[in-house]
Amino acid sequence: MAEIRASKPNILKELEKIRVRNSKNIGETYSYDELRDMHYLHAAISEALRLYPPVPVDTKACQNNDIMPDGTFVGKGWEVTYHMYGMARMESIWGKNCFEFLPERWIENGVCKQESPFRFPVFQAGPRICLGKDMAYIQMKSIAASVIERFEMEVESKDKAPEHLLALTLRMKGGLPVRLRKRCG
Ligand code: HEM
Repeated sequence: MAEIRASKPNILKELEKIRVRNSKNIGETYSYDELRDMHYLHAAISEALRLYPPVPVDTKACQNNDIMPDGTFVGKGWEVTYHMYGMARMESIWGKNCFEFLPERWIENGVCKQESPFRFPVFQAGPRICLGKDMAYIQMKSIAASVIERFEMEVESKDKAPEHLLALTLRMKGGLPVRLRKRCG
């Protein structure tokens, strides 16, 4: 399983900065602009999606004979499958630390950088890219921010990697039991 670095404190620090700057209380809903300012949280979510893409493989059918950018021929009617889960673990794409959970790889000058969808095809790439990508990020950030600020989470069996359950989407067998403790203050 990917090594999880101490990213939670960084997310908390960022949330606190935005909350204090805007005189908000813990538990208040964050606005769209506030969510957009959460660069570290955006990076942490992107890193989780990189390593555990909800759509881990996808198949396309070729309408006409074609040549891939690397010169590979694909014939009319052939199917080509691309593997987002595998691509996340390729040194040639993400470097030697490709197996590590490292939100910092997304951050440049304090800002979460836009990655090419062809390197990070978790939402697909090209003209048929996911139409709900931005909405998905807003929902994920909004939920993560409100839960992380209010509760401390401890994974029940930290020494055991969750088993994958491959369906149309990638899931965890048995879910991820966690213990929640209300944060004080
Ligand atoms: C983390 C969340 C999400 C992930 C990882 C994801 C991923 C994807 C992927 C891989 C595709 C391409 C499927 C294919 O053509 O083979 C896709 C397409 C699409 N997604 Fe998402 N999606 C997410 C959330 C959403 C949400 C929240 C919405 C709507 C509000 C949405 C709407 C769509 C639509 C309409 C398409 C079809 C686009 C087209 O074919 O032109 N997605 N998504």
